[in-house]
Amino acid sequence: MVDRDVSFLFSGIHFDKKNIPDVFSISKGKREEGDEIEKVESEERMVSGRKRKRKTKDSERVEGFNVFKSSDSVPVVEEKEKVEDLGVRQKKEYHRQIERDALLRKKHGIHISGHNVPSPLQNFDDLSSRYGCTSYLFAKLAELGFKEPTPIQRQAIPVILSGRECFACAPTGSGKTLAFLFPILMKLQPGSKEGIRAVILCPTRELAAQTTRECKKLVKGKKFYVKLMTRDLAKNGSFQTMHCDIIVSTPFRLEFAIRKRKLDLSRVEYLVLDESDKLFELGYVKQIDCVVKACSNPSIIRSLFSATLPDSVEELARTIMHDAVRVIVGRKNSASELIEQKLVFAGSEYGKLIAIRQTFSESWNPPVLVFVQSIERAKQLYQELAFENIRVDIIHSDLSQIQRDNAVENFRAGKKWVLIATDVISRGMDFKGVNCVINYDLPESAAAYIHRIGRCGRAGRVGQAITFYTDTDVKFLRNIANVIAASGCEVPSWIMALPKLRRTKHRPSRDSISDRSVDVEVSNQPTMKNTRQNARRMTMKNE
Ligand SMILES: Nc1ncnc2c1ncn2[C@@H]1O[C@H](COP(=O)(O)OP(=O)(O)OP(=O)(O)O)[C@@H](O)[C@H]1O
Repeated sequence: MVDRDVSFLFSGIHFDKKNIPDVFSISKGKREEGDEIEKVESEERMVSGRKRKRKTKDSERVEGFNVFKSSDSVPVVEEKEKVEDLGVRQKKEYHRQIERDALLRKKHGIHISGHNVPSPLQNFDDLSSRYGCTSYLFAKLAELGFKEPTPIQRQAIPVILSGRECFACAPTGSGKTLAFLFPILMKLQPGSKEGIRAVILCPTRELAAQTTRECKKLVKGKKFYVKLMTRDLAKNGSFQTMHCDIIVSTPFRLEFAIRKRKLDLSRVEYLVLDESDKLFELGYVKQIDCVVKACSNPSIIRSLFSATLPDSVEELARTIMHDAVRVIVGRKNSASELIEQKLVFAGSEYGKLIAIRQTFSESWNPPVLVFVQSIERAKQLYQELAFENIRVDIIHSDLSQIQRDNAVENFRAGKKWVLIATDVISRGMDFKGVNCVINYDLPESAAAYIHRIGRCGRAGRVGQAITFYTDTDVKFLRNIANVIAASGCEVPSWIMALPKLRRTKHRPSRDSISDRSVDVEVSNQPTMKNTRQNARRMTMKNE
């Protein structure tokens, strides 16, 4: 828990010190692998309370009946239009609509809370019939080959279109990007000269670039200006004269532009925090606070999206968002069920090298993404695999932007079959054809695991996730094993019987990847016996 007032975030909201979630604790001065934080400042600014006023137009609030639900099962009617005041036919229709909504949500595993939640979309046609979606956007859906909305799109799009704030949690690869982009594009008119009207924050440059590309795809041919905040733009952009409707950025670059270049965000109508839990966790508090303050339009609609929503972030979101609707698809904090997951005991660091070679020789199914825990280890593994007959590349945050872009591009284009990566690309990246994710190093948390393996099994495709572990990791297996078991994959009972650990991040110091001094047994049938055997062997060799 942070021992100080953090009433800085989402201006005007004050937290009770007792309720401050530890997701806001900032690792002072620590440069987190996986992003561009050049300087994480530890000083958190207190923002003077500005009472937030919402001017949501009544016409935007709900379509059809003014029906709201305090939970999935308890329908209520908004005060101003009580059920009793409705005519008999209207009452019947109102109840029928409630039932239809509940059935549709149930069918798609959509769980909501918040009052007055708009009906989910039955299909994309609803966007035209209920919300008057402009024809060019509607045509784009067909062009992209999207026939049906995904569950998160079914519910989050109407929520945002109705002028409501939204915090949404849905599995990796389930179309969250379109769920927040589409309503924004529907609401903002192209060709406006009002300046920036939507801000999308992403934790990494790669994800910001990808989101910009997706957005540009949707508005292609229209006078919509979508900009990615590059380093150059942040430092030298002439923001006063620049045409820009939507800006996509990492928090650091946007904060820099606001502070140093007087970027005006006062007319912003939509603010999206994508991968919201990561944004909070990374120690972006100061930057996010600055952005939120700069987006001073009282009618702004803020949305939080992620595949993982820790209780602490959710509690915070509940406190800070205005009249927000919470949309959860499936089980909260769970892995995509399209991914076949397995744990492989590799004994030692060198055992992992044997195991990855074995995996490639036995079930070579490229493209494959391999995650390691640090830049150093990424380089070591690259050295080991680069000289084999595998087209392998590497990506981490110590590479230049051009090298990072090339690595992503070559992997996307199929020029490289294996991409060794740190967590810099573990969130949000949509490499369409990834068949297999290998966690060479155990992810530091269950959330990190969900996002890493979520690079495969996207948009309805199946995928495979293999996670290596050694004795060092055994104590930390349980949280990840819970995720695996919850998605219906097999986990040995002894792992499920391990004691539960409180939320601790696991990033142990590990032996060098290429240390060949230890012979180990590699097995995908982990047992306590071979764990102990290898531990004994390692001890003997080390003596
Ligand atoms: N309605 C749809 N029908 C078919 N494919 C879709 C639909 N909506 C989005 N997609 C595709 O699904 C893929 C995954 O979408 P997206 O990247 O938005 O997932 P996500 O939920 O944001 O994942 P993550 O949690 O990893 O960020 C993309 O390739 C996207 O084009």
